[in-house]
Amino acid sequence: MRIDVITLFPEFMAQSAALGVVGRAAERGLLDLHGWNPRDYAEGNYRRVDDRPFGGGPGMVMLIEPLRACLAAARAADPAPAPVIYLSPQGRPLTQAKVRELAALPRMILLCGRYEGIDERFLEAEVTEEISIGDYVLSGGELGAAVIVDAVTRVQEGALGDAESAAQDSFEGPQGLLDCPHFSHPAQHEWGAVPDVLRSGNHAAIARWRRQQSLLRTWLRRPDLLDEAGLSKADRILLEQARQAPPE
Ligand SMILES: Nc1nonc1C(=O)NCC1CCCCC1
Repeated sequence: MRIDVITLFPEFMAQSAALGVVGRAAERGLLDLHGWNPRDYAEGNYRRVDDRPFGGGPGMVMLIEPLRACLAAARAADPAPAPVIYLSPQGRPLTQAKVRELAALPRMILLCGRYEGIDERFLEAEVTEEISIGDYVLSGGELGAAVIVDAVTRVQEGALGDAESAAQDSFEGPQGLLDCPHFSHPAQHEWGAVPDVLRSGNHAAIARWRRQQSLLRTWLRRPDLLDEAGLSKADRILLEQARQAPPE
């Protein structure tokens, strides 16, 4: 997948995508990431990309024309059509379902604002959709862009080995449940022992235990995600048994 990021700090995007799963995916050609700096397309001696807001008030607003020229250059760099996604607190909340939707695209262009924002006329003319990574305000859209690059890359076919499969992650799977607890060595520790079932070698029992833990954890921590109506009869029984079980 090709991802173009329009940002005043392309070096930030390059660094955030150079590590771990995303870095390896990029090395293997699963991610083709490009940064575009509007300042490179700004006119005049000072290469202005921002100016004071009409109507007064604090801060600066990013100007239309440098962004317009920068976006045109990014678009022209590859024939694949691409939605322009603006990262902002005013956007629709990012979900794993949206990540999956974006990951299926051949290409997307991520637009990162700074200062107080971008001239509304540019947003109206060029932005396909706005996405928020959470109800808080950051200094720019780059962290949101990095979140999308990471989340979309790790679900690309082949990005994770079987051992790391994204399919077992939180919010994956038909009901979008939270992930189950994970344990590794040592089996015995002053902070507790690994649940016996995980050492039993009984793969059916292990899968059942993990599903039950995902159901219980989702019910306890994120009941808003638990559409009980959407649960199978087997899942409802598993959850009920877990709810009734005495605390360990
Ligand atoms: N929350 C968010 N989700 O995605 N982005 C977010 C953000 O807080 N972005 C910073 C603002 C800063 C002013 C310009 C527009 C982006």
